[in-house]
Amino acid sequence: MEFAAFADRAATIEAESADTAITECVTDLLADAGDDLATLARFVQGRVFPAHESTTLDIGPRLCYEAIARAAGRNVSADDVEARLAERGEIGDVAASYDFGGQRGLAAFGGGGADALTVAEVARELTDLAAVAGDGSQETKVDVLFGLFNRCDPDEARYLARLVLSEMRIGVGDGTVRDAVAAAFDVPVDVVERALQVSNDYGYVAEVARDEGETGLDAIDLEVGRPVQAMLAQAGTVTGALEDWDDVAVEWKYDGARVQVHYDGEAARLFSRNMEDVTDPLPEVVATVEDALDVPAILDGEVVAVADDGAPLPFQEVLRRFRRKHDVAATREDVTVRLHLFDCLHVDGEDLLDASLRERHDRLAALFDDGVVSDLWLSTDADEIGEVEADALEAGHEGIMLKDPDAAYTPGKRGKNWRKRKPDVETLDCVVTGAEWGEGRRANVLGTFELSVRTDDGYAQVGNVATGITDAELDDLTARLEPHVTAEDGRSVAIAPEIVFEVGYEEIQTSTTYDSGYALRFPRFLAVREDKTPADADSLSRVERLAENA
Ligand SMILES: Nc1ncnc2c1ncn2[C@@H]1O[C@H](COP(=O)(O)OP(=O)(O)OP(=O)(O)O)[C@@H](O)[C@H]1O
Repeated sequence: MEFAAFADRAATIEAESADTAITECVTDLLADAGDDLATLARFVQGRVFPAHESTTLDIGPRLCYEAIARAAGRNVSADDVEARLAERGEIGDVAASYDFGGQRGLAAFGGGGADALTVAEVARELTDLAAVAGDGSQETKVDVLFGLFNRCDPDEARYLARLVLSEMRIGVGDGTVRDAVAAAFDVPVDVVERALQVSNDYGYVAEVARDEGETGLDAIDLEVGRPVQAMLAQAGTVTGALEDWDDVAVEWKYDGARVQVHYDGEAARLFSRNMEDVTDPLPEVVATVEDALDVPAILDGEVVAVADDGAPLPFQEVLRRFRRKHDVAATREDVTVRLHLFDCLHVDGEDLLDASLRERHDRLAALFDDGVVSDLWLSTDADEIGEVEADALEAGHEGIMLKDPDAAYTPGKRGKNWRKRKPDVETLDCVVTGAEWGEGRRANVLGTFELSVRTDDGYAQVGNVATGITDAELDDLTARLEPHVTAEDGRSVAIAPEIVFEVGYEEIQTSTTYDSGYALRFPRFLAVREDKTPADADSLSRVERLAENA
């Protein structure tokens, strides 16, 4: 296909606003693509390479402006192109505003002709350009781009400029191409979707759909060495997870960098979340994996930088490692990293994407000795989950992940099956107005504390807190509060306002349970506000405001 024909189709697609019309245009384009099918399935999304490849053109905006300026003629400079961009706001418009056709000489007459750019040629030139490295590579890239722009008519220039700067923006997303492949080659959408998830290559999937149909697509499996998109998380709450699932799988949420481990039976390769190969910067992670594994596997986890005492460091530290590809030894001296694996996509020839998290985690745990695989707790109890969270925070980690233990692994999806617990947006300073003695071994310490806020004429309860308090803190709080007990009723005691707790919570709901008319959901003890007296605690009117603004 001539590149002009692609530009024409892209312009038509861009002019459409309805999703269905866009999908129809892409469907037609793919159906007519012939030998260019794989390339076109990528070009419409502004991709030159398969999504699983980290190859980039490495063309910065300035380099593109220079190429456009040279193609536009002697009187135009890269600064002029930049100035025009400031006016028009979009590089495609800018590229289309110059008359490159005049530079083409006789070959341009009548359009098309021997010198007409083809889609295949653009793909080939850009692939070669991506491979250029070393001294003088920037000039070579400008030369190649100039050569392409020089042969463009305005529409071709518009879409070439957008393609090289990864700014295609014609309204075609991943879902559009998926639906278009299904429609163009008469295969079920969910089969295309699965093939895309495991191969992470729209071009390849389009070709298989056309040439081998549903059977061919079904046969596409994960491949060790070919990274897939990471499964992602939504923000969520403990209460929401407990409502939605029979059991909640709870894990610590590590604050590091995501890595996908591919072990082929001999050597491990590591990929970052954007598919970059980060094997070289992480030799000790490679060693951990290669020492432990003896069968091929694809695993998912987080690499965390740690201090000498093992405490986690901010995630920027591990990213420093990723950046220092060429001087690993030096970085290794100042940043130690640890691998925490939490998922398993493939083991020894078997794809596990459709298996439940329970099974995937069991398979993962069977591959390693203790310490590398992240613990997973199954719980149905908010307090128990609160304890896991308190421990995670105590150990210096970010919080917790809540996962549906029965859910499959869905690459690239930010669905409801993985939820990161929202950090407490606000905290409340509440007065302790009562408590309960513990049971059994804990009968001598106060365990659950009644939380109240100030009202015009006293205090009104908003909840009870039992989570997030260490044993040492419980002993201390008991010693401090016992002298202020004013009444006892079984295990319950009333306590004169004396101590202020800072508490986190997931949300504030209206409730008939407490006299305030509100209830904190999932309250968690953070600290004693030693600097506050009950008179400084939060008021019921603040609780009302927070509940309204939620
Ligand atoms: N146990 C775990 N399970 C899954 N992901 C975890 C776990 N521990 C840490 N993570 C990390 O948490 C990320 C999800 O959390 P979060 O959404 O805050 O990450 P982000 O990269 O900052 O943002 P986003 O994914 O929203 O773009 C995962 O991509 C992963 O890198």
